[in-house]
Amino acid sequence: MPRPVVNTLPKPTLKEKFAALGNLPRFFKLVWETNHWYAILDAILRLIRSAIPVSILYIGKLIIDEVILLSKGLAADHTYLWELVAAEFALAIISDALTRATILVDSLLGDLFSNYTSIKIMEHAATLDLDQFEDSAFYDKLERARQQTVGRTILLSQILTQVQDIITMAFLMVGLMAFNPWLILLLLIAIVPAFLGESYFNDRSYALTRGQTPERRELDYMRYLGASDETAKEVKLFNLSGFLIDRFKTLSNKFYDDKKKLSIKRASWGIFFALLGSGGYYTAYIVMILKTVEGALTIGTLTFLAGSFRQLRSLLENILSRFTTVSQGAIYLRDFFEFFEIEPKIAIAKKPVSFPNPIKQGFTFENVGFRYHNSDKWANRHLSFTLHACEKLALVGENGAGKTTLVKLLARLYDPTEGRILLDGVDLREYDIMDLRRNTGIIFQDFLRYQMSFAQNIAVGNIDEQHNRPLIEQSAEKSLANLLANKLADQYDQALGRRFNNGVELSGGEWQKIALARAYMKDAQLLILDEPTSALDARAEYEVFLRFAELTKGKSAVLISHRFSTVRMADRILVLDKGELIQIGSHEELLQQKGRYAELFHLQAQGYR
Ligand SMILES: Nc1ncnc2c1ncn2[C@@H]1O[C@H](COP(=O)(O)OP(=O)(O)OP(=O)(O)O)[C@@H](O)[C@H]1O
Repeated sequence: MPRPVVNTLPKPTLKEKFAALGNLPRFFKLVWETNHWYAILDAILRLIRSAIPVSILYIGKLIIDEVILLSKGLAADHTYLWELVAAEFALAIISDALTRATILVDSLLGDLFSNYTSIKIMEHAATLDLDQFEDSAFYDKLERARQQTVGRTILLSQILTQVQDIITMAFLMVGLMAFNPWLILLLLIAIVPAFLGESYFNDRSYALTRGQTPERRELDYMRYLGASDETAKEVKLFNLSGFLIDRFKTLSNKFYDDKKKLSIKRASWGIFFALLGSGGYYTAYIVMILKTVEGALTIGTLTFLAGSFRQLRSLLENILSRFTTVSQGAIYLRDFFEFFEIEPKIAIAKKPVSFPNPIKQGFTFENVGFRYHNSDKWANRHLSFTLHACEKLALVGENGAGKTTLVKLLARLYDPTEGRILLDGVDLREYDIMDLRRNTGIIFQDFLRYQMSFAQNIAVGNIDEQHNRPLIEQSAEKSLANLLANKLADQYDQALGRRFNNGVELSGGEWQKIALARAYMKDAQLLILDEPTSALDARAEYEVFLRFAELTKGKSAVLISHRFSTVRMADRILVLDKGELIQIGSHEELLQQKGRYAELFHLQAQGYR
């Protein structure tokens, strides 16, 4: 859902930025967890590197002073001079080596860090509820957290470089202050306006990027729709490419325009601030030259001071502008950590009741109502009925009547908004959700077609048994998918889907047989099949159901189907209308009642006459 963009968003103030720095300790903890050794090595390398610039400058000063003495014939021999040159040369080589080493450690640590945090995001996402994934604000957070995996690597080296530069600056300042403390003041005057300017523009660009998150997701989606194997067929047939490209252009042009305006402003101000900086530097330089001419400073000292001043200026500039980037990064980090603070809403039973095996009474809905969090409409309301142990119940109703929602409640993908669901007299929320999941085999109409092997596509139904080939093959037999496997070149190891090399694409019905096999991977007490045979041909459907009745003996099952040939095999049929139960009974009973069921049944039967 597009939300108001850009300028309406609050921009972080300087105070907020300092506050965001509070995220850094958590960030360092993450770095530390990623790899202790690289973290330590990085710190040591940078500490040594911080002392090098001032040392080189100082040796340079000594060299120049010595050269002057020698040229005036005031020094005895050249030994000291060459020692100094050798020392500077050695420092230069060490500095280069350390720089390379730091880049190496940074990039290794950065890569590990990015993997580590990506895994953490996936792990945390796995604990969250379906409901939360359907919330666009949540999605924005997830997206920002995900973007951080790359951004954080850069932030990591930025923060470390910042610390290193601050130490380098301290060394240089000590040198400068020893000669003339006023120069430091001049330096600050030259730098502070640039810092404030940088800070302002970084705020704007953060607000811009943050405000555009929903549109960026749409942009990515357009890119995906426009160029993906899964979408190519429809895009071609409906001739959608022009439509998608137009939308992409509109969005991307808007991003471009917003960014361009900001970049031009930033560049213009940048020129002014650079002017101030150079002004400050040259004022200081003139002061130093005058003092040298007066004889108060040696030429070596002049080069040392001018060098220190120049380096300090660029260091300070970098530190200050990096401060904004770092604190900006720290604000992004807040998004990252906020994502980890999202707690699943589905309550976890503290002292779970042990799951009945076998189920004795069944599942009882007591005045159950459910409303999706982003909707005012009740998807299910006033549902009261019992799914008896070992009963096969079919759900019937028009599109949007609430059938899928009902089974999602049964599987605790959501908890009821009102009322409760009992299993053998105990609220479902009292059981361990993992026990419930283990005891439920469920296949939705929009099941996933994994771009993996045939066997893996079945194994996902019970991933703990992914190496149990006999179980996978038995499950395939139950759903008739085995006949298909036998026709494939690599049989159960055949890669499916076109995304990767040598993958084979299957028909809708063939995929459905595979999905159905997933339900048989578990020895579940409750099977839920949401339109399991909609894509099967008449013979396959008949055979699947003959088996289904046999295979689900002693188990409870819920079937959603629009086909009455399927529905009538159920023990009882529950008819839903606008989320409410309007009829429940066996096929014969419902036909006799001449209500909605009979009406729908005859409507479909007419079509076959
Ligand atoms: N994730 C969701 N967020 C908000 N509303 C939803 C969501 N999923 C379904 N709905 C709404 O809840 C109502 C019931 O949907 P549900 O999917 O349960 O219907 P259904 O009977 O299974 O339909 P169909 O026969 O088309 O599969 C519909 O009005 C639908 O718009």
